[in-house]
Amino acid sequence: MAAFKLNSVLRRQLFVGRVAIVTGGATGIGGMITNELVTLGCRVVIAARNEDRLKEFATTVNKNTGHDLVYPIRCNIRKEEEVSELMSKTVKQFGKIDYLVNNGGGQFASQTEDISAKGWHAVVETNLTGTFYCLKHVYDKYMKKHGGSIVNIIADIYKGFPGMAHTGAARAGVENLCKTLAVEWAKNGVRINCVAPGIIYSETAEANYGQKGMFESQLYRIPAWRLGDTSEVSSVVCFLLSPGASYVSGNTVYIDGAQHLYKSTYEVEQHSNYPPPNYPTTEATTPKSKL
Ligand SMILES: CCCCCCCCCCC/C=C/C(=O)SCCNC(=O)CCNC(=O)[C@H](O)C(C)(C)COP(=O)(O)OP(=O)(O)OC[C@H]1O[C@@H](n2cnc3c(N)ncnc32)[C@H](O)[C@@H]1OP(=O)(O)O
Ligand SMILES: NC(=O)C1=CN([C@@H]2O[C@H](COP(=O)(O)OP(=O)(O)OC[C@H]3O[C@@H](n4cnc5c(N)ncnc54)[C@H](OP(=O)(O)O)[C@@H]3O)[C@@H](O)[C@H]2O)C=CC1
Repeated sequence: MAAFKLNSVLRRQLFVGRVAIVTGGATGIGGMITNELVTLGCRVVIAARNEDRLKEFATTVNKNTGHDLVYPIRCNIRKEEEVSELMSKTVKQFGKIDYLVNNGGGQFASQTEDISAKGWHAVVETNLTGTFYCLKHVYDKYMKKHGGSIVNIIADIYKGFPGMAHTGAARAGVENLCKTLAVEWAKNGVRINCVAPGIIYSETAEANYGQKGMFESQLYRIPAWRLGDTSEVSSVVCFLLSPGASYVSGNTVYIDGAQHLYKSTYEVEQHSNYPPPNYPTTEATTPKSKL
């Protein structure tokens, strides 16, 4: 019992004196990461486009904890000058950036052939280029000299991402960038990892797909037979940021109830449009072509 008490005290102090930036840190997964970091004693700069939502979230957390630990800065990660300013303002305000969580991002569901050039660029610029800007500027403004720990939130891209090709390509780019930087920036004391959430319920995430119950309708594709909740992502993110993961870099952790090993969210309808096989087929085993 005494040992447990000590651990819980240590746990509360794990990130005392530390400073983190969480992009998209006022909603869904990012909001829970902010909450957990604050619980562990960290000061957190939250950055996103919707300034009212950032301010409201910061005010609520600061009121609940009785400490000014959350600080909102408006930033569209697609704009390099805003990202550069985010890093400079954080260093000016707090003197350091120990942790960066690249969580801000998203996409829309679409067959690849229906994605317009503008839609493709919006998703790739948000998820890949926006993440690159954050990495480049946190390194330039702080981590090159002082080291730090970074976690990128990507997505379940284990089997590609049928139905969301733009984000699949962008997140695969982030995962590869992570592997490169784990090597290039090791000499600067920077660790960098990715987490790949499966289907994680939050009101904002589900609203993006336009229909309540959309996430629940996917349960049969998940071996765990339930959705993930945001705290099941934030705990892994905090572990990867922490000294507990001091020898872990360049990795991806899937948080998906084993879905990446099972069914994707995409249905392939029955067809007979592939080149024919060399084994004998019957009419019963050959579906009619719809072409
Ligand atoms: C039908 C089957 C669905 C299965 C669903 C269940 C599967 C669950 C899988 C869960 C995996 C992942 C979950 C999540 O990531 S949850 C997080 C969700 N949150 C977000 O995505 C929020 C952030 N998203 C955005 O900001 C936008 O989606 C976007 C990345 C596109 C950026 O938008 P931005 O505001 O910057 O850009 P615009 O809105 O101006 O759009 C630019 C062009 O993009 C095209 N577009 C945008 N939205 C859509 C859409 N809903 N459908 C089609 N095309 C879209 C479009 O070309 C835009 O230009 P125009 O407006 O001029 O046409
Ligand atoms: N929930 C899920 O099932 C999964 C989520 N993910 C990923 O996890 C991350 C968090 O998603 P989740 O919390 O679920 O959903 P949310 O929609 O709640 O979060 C997305 C966040 O990203 C921010 N954001 C989007 N575009 C930008 C931008 N250009 N600049 C700065 N911030 C931006 C949004 O804030 P604002 O609009 O104010 O800019 C918002 O806070 C996203 O990258 C998402 O794609 C991946 C796989 C599954």
